[in-house]
Amino acid sequence: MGVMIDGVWHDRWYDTAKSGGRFEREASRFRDRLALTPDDDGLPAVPGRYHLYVSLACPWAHRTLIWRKLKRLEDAISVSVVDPRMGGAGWTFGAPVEAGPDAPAFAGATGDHLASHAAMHQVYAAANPTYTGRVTVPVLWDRERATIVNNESAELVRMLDRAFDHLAPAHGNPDLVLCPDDLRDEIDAVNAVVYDAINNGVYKAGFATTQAAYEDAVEPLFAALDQMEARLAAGAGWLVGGRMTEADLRLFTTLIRFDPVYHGHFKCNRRRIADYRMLRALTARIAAVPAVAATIDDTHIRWHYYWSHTTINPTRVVPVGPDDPLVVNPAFPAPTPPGL
Ligand SMILES: N[C@@H](CCC(=O)N[C@@H](CS)C(=O)NCC(=O)O)C(=O)O
Repeated sequence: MGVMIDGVWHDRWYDTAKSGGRFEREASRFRDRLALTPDDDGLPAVPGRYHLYVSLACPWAHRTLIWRKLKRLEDAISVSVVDPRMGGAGWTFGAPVEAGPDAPAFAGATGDHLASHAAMHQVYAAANPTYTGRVTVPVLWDRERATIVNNESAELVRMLDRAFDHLAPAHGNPDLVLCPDDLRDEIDAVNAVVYDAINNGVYKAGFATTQAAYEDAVEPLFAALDQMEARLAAGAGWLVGGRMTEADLRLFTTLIRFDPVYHGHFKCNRRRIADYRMLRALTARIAAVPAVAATIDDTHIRWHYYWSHTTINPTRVVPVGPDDPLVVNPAFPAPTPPGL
């Protein structure tokens, strides 16, 4: 874990002292955009031009992997997967030095297909030699301009939802638009609650270094989960529009990590997702979609958090459970979402 200052990597943990023990997430720095249609003025959606850097452990990067699969962009956008164990060098493509001499890379980590860098901070330095800020995934890289297009997952998924659809059926999937125009305002409203209290709320609870900061995050987190539980019950099992949308998928990448990681490691332990009828059914139903199932890696998820955050778990011992937290609730069968 660390930060870049003027293009130089520094190994340091989040500084919560200046914010009363609170974790405050920095805004992403690369904010270019792909054209959503061929006549729009963004960067053109050209198959083979862009490359995604992701971690299979990361809920924000997981969003982009899900969109890449559901929107049939696997042949259009290549991917490199980092090792889930984040040590003093931040995200690396091979095993971190802390794993020991000659430790092999983690199964499922791919190396840097594009530039053979050893660490993600080198990707950021290649994009901007004087970069100052955090080195996060996901990153969408532009081969043609040799820089980062965007490193904000919320914006990336909106781009991937449309940008390649004019190339269907070779690339893109216009039959499955996850943020359709008529639902966008409602999706944005649900996302705002889910982002602050749930997606980022688990981090605010887990990275808090005072009791007050922790409780200030964990109480709104469970209030928002209750609110989403009620919304799902009223909405035929989906958050918006009675069908699977961006709102469900943005909630999903936190829910799938909740019982194995956030409940224990981040102390979000009032309840498990398995204890909520609707949230559990939503998690199981989305995880059962084959394109989504292919993006879930429970080992990367558990190893990343428990191994990397030594301020929380200094022994780096990674728990083995829970056993399958995703048993489908038989009272709520999982129909295939439309467009798949
Ligand atoms: N706002 C970003 C957040 C991405 C993010 O925080 N990713 C985490 C992994 S889960 C990361 O790379 N953290 C490294 C760090 O903060 O040093 C997004 O949604 O794309």
